[in-house]
Amino acid sequence: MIQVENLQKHFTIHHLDKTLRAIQGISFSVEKGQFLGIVGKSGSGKSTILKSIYGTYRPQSGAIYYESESFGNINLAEATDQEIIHLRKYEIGYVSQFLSVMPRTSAFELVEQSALETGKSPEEAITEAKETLSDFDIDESLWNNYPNYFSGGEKLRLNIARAVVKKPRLLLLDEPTASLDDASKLKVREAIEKLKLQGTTLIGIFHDLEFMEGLCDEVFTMQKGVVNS
Ligand SMILES: Nc1ncnc2c1ncn2[C@@H]1O[C@H](COP(=O)(O)OP(=O)(O)OP(=O)(O)O)[C@@H](O)[C@H]1O
Repeated sequence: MIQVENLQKHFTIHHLDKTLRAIQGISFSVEKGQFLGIVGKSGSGKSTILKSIYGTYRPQSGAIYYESESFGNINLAEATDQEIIHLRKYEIGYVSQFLSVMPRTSAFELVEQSALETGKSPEEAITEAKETLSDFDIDESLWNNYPNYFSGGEKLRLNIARAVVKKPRLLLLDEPTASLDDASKLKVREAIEKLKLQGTTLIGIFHDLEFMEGLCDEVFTMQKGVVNS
C-alpha cells in the first residue's frame, strides 16, 4: 500500500544560517490493512515522516509510493497540490494531538462535514456523524457545542472521530492519545482495531508503548533521523 524509499528531509534555519537534517535514508513499506508503529526519542524525525507522507513537507530526495484508488500508484513526494488535496479529502487521514477547529462550527457539524466531503448523502452523513460521536463517547449534550470549549481529552476524541468517519484507506496518527485517560485510550484502540478490520492501513506514532502492545504489525525505532532496526 505504501513504500517509502530513501527519504530525506532537511530544514534550512535561515536566522542561524544552518541546515538541520530531520530524516535521512528512511525506507520502509506497509502492506494493505497493516499497522506500522514508529517510536523514538523526541526530535528524532517521527512527525517529519508522517508530514512528508501527508504532503505537508516536501522531502529533498527519496520517494513515497502510495497505491491510491484515485490515481493508481503515485509518488507522494512529487504529487501536485491538487493531487494531495484530493487524496486528503478521499483517501488519507491525519490525526495529530492538536485539534484545528473552524470558528462557529459545532462538534457535530465538524464530523458531519468530514463525512460529506467524501461524497456521502446528507442523510448518511448525519447518521454516520451520530454513530462516530457516540463511538468515541462524546456526550450528546456536547454535540451542538463549539469544540473550543471542550476539555483536552474531548478535543482529541473529536479529532479522531473526524478522521475516522471518512473511513480513510490510509490513516496517519501522530500521537493522538497523548494526554488521554485510559478509558479514552481504549476507545481509540477499539476504533483502530475496527478500521484495521475494514482494511485501513495505518502508520502511527505513540509514546505509550503499552498502548501499542498487540496493535501494531511492525514497530520501528527512530534514532536521530534514521531508522534503527
Ligand atoms: N518545520 C520545521 N522547521 C524547522 N525544523 C523542523 C521543522 N519540523 C521539524 N523540524 C526539526 O526536525 C527534527 C525532527 O522533528 P520531528 O517533529 O519530526 O521529531 P519527532 O520525532 O516527531 O519529535 P516529537 O516526538 O518531539 O514530536 C527536529 O530537530 C525538529 O526541530
